Amino acid sequence: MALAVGMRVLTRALLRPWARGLRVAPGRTGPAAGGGDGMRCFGSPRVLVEPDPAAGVAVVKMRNPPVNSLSLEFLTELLISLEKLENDKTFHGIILTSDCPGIFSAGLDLTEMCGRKPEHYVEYWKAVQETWLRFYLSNLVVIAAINGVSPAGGCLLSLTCDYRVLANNPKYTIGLNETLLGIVAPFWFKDTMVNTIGHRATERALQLGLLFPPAEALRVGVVDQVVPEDQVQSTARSVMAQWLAIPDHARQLTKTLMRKPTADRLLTERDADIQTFVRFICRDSVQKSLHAYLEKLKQKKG
Ligand SMILES: CC/C=C\C/C=C\C/C=C\C/C=C/C(=O)SCCNC(=O)CCNC(=O)[C@H](O)C(C)(C)COP(=O)(O)OP(=O)(O)OC[C@H]1O[C@@H](n2cnc3c(N)ncnc32)[C@H](O)[C@@H]1OP(=O)(O)O
Repeated sequence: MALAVGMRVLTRALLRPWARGLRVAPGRTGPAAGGGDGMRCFGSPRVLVEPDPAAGVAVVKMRNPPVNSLSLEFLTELLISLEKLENDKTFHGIILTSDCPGIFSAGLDLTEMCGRKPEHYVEYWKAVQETWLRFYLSNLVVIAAINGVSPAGGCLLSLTCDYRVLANNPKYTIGLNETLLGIVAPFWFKDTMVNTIGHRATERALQLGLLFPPAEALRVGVVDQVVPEDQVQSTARSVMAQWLAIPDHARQLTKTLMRKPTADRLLTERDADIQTFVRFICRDSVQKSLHAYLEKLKQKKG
């Protein structure tokens, strides 16, 4: 039932004008294309997929410049790529990384949550929910190669992965910093963090809106490994090999066992969660905070 609802959201998204023609954008043969067996890079304008069929792995590169903010279009393209890889028996694992230098993802797109109509907020929030559910419950091994800063929704996306490798650069902070924007991390953001670093550490991190630099992120457990920047991709590949050596069915069932209770909470409260989000985001005080935050980002330049 829940899956059917998810499929409807995805199907509706695919029917949108900007989503048409996104299914395959054939490109050059990928550098990771498994010794020239002819499998090409594919993807969409904002998501580049580099397949390595020999290894059963695809590198999914987010490229929504300037900051990989998770706009509605971008989320839809990510979902389409994920679905395509999940439906292709060649692939058992994905490495999720960024094509935008120094930025993994700036999180949810603030312009999707500012000055729009309630119907837009509903549509946007459904896509955010769907992305979390799909990545969190994916049967594939998903490893995040975090090669840039990763606040809020960017951090959440990495937390849906099975393993996180972070580049050792003090600028590459990671965390759920929503309170700094005057907003609140929804319960399923919070649950995902609790499942990763525990209750007390989450309580502190979320209330203070902490963005952890690499050493701190490793210490608290937000990431699993910190490596020199030029070793992020190779480390993600080695870790992937280790995970893929485990019998797939046993690993998948264990993942489901661990994650389903958390996902079920959102699945049963999905509509209520949308209403809560829309009510919250429509508040004058919240809109003011978000506008002020966006303005601050813009003024930073000048
Ligand atoms: C009771 C509770 C019930 C319900 C819950 C309700 C609400 C909660 C809902 C949602 C949770 C929210 C989750 C989020 O993810 S919110 C987004 C959080 N993200 C951030 O705080 C990051 C903001 N960005 C930055 O800090 C920097 O941009 C960054 C460090 C990523 C990069 O810095 P850099 O100097 O390289 O670039 P900038 O010049 O700052 O930015 C370039 C350009 O991009 C625009 N920008 C940046 N981030 C975003 C974004 N998240 N969304 C949209 N646009 C963004 C920025 O304004 C610049 O634009 P322009 O000036 O036009 O070039």
